[in-house]
Amino acid sequence: MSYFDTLKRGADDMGISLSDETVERLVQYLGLLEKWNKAYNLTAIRDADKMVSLHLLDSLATLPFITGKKVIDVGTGPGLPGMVLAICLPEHDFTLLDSNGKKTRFLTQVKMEMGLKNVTVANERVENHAHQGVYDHVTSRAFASLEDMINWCLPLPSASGNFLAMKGVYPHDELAQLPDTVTVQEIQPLTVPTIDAERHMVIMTRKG
Ligand SMILES: C[S@@+](CC[C@H](N)C(=O)[O-])C[C@H]1O[C@@H](n2cnc3c(N)ncnc32)[C@H](O)[C@@H]1O
Repeated sequence: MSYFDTLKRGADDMGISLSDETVERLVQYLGLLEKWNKAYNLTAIRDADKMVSLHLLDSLATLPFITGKKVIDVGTGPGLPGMVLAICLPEHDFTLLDSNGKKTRFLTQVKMEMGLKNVTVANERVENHAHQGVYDHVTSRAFASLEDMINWCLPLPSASGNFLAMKGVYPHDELAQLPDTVTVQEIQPLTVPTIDAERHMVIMTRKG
């Protein structure tokens, strides 16, 4: 099956309907990720087939949780899930933040080549990010423990914003370590059709 068909069918199986144009743009991003990964080692997954299932479709699982317009993806690496979401939601603003310059250079290249006006790339540690209290969603995947994420990102969401942390197995231990500055709203199991492993979305809001 082509990358286009795998993506389209995988998204359909998750109840996510993507236009052909969006799927084509995701395939374009996949091509850039595969190309740049050879020189820059952006992700340990080198095979494009595996990138589709383990990176792109997994990132798409975040899409139904994005209701607000302004999103920051912290520790985005090569844009997972942030760049995938930005391609799917061109009317939303995405800040893709990572402290690793190699990864943010790649993101800047993708933004330029794909003409993504809704993407801002930030090369800094998230603890130093100056735009506080403005984001509807703070997303992360494979970034840090929930405790570290909250301690580093607490000021970032707006008063009505939330944290969306993607995790593998149900994070019992990490939840026990969470500071009392946040409330856990929900922990939703996710089904990614091409991944035979547990996935969860932890949704948290700041107290007060
Ligand atoms: C394991 S990678 C995950 C990348 C991507 N989210 C994914 O799912 O493939 C974690 C990323 O977080 C970044 N990172 C770690 N601590 C950070 C911090 N304090 N501020 C910004 N980025 C950070 C690293 O540079 C790395 O790219």
